[in-house]
Order: sequence, then C-alpha cells, then structure tokens
Amino acid sequence: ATEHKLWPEIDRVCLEQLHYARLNLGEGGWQLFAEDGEMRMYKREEEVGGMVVDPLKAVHIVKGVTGHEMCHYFFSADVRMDWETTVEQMTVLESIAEDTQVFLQIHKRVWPAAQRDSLFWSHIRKVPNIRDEDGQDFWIVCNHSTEHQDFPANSGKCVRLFLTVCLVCQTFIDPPKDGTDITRDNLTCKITYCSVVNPGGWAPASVLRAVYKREYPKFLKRFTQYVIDQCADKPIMF
Ligand SMILES: CCCCCc1ccc(-c2ccc(S(=O)(=O)CCO)cc2)cc1/C=C\c1ccccn1
Repeated sequence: ATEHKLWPEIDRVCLEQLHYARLNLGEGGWQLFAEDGEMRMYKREEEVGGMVVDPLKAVHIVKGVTGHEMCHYFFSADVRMDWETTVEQMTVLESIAEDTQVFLQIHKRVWPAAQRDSLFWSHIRKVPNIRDEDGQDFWIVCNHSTEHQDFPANSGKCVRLFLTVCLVCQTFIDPPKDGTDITRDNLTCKITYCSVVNPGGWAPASVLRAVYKREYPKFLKRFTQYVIDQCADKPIMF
C-alpha cells in the first residue's frame, strides 16, 4: 500500500497509535471504569465543542491465541458482523491492498440520538524490532476516519462519527520444558485497545457515557472470546 495517496497518513497514524498504546497508564489522568478478570478499561473525560469524545484505553491478557490472530480477526471484513454488535450494515468501499481497506459502517441507533455511520481506513501490520521484554513482534490494526467522494459526511440519514481506534497486540511464548512443539497452552497475548470517537453531532453526554460504560467492556470481552473460539481447533498463526 506504500504508493497509495493515503499511505503517508496511514503510516503516521499507525506509528503514533502504537506509541500512544504503549504509554503506561501512570500519567494522563486515566480513570479505571471497568474490570473483568484480566481486562481493565480506562477513560479520560474530554469534550470537544460540547461533545463527549472521551478517550478510552483497555488492556487485556488472553491465553491461547497470538497477537497476529487477534489482529487478523479484528481486521477481517468477512467476520466483522460475527462479533461487532454496534454495526447494522458494513461495506468495503475500497481494498487498497491486502493489509489496507476502506469501510463504510452504519451503526445501530443509540436512542435518543440520531443514527451514526463511520467511514474509515483500516490497516494491519506487524511491527518488527520493537519488543517489550521477551515478547514477540507487535501486531497492530489501526482504524482512522477518512473521506470518500461518493459518501460525503452527513449527506443521508446518518450523522458521521469520527474515530481513531487501534488494537495493539503482543504474543508471549512460554515454551514447553521438554522441547516439544509449542501448543496454545504456551501462548499469552497482551492486548491494548485505544479509541477516540467524536460522535460528529450533538448527543447527550449522559447517554454517551452510559453507552460507552455498558458497551465497551461487552465489546472487548465478546471480541476476544470470538477469537479464542475461532482459533481453538486451528493451527497457530504466529
Ligand atoms: C450517539 C451515538 C454515538 C456513537 C456511538 C458509537 C461509538 C463508537 C462506535 C465504534 C465504532 C468503531 C469501533 S472499532 O473498534 O473500530 C470496530 C469496527 O467497527 C468500535 C466502536 C460505534 C458507535 C455507534 C453506535 C453504537 C450502538 C450501540 C452501542 C454502541 N455504539
């Protein structure tokens, strides 16, 4: 995808998001708002132009899958509707390359606000040479709002929401002592999910914050369980 006009932005946003995802939660006023087993979800309360754009950061540890597998299923258009419960309709507008696609998604309406749609590029990549401790290479999927001449914002019934989302994963392998092949029991995947969503038009702060508080933990739990189930009987994708 390196020759496409979006490439400089894709490259910049992905590397910025990877850096942002790897920042510790120590600084920056993050507020823990949900916990479930190994999953911890944090938010910062921020408004832009009177609209709630609370940045969200979730960290999770999942056994039995690799970061490549986690990112593969998050990126894959074919399976999106199997796990993404906020989406009513999804279209791939452009396949820029094997690792880069442009999506138009119509989301379920969040009463009493107007229905939203999102139009974004999605890019998956392995990031070599940056490693935490004894981890494997990072895998990242980044979704970032973009424009498309055939689908201008707010031209139909939906209000266009604007998002920057990243899923950053790292695999840790604890090899079997007896030198036999690695199995899924030896795999641990550390996940960081970051999202900033601008609702694109007025929506009551109380409604939005309630939706996020309820939906984001369900979303990450459902998605990670989906990947565990899909991978269980398949060869490991390192
Ligand atoms: C007033 C409504 C404001 C918008 C609410 C909303 C916020 C975020 C998102 C969302 C968009 C993309 C991602 S992703 O991780 O990139 C995966 C690809 O789909 C994740 C979440 C959607 C929705 C829109 C509707 C809605 C409906 C049910 C519950 C919650 N939301």
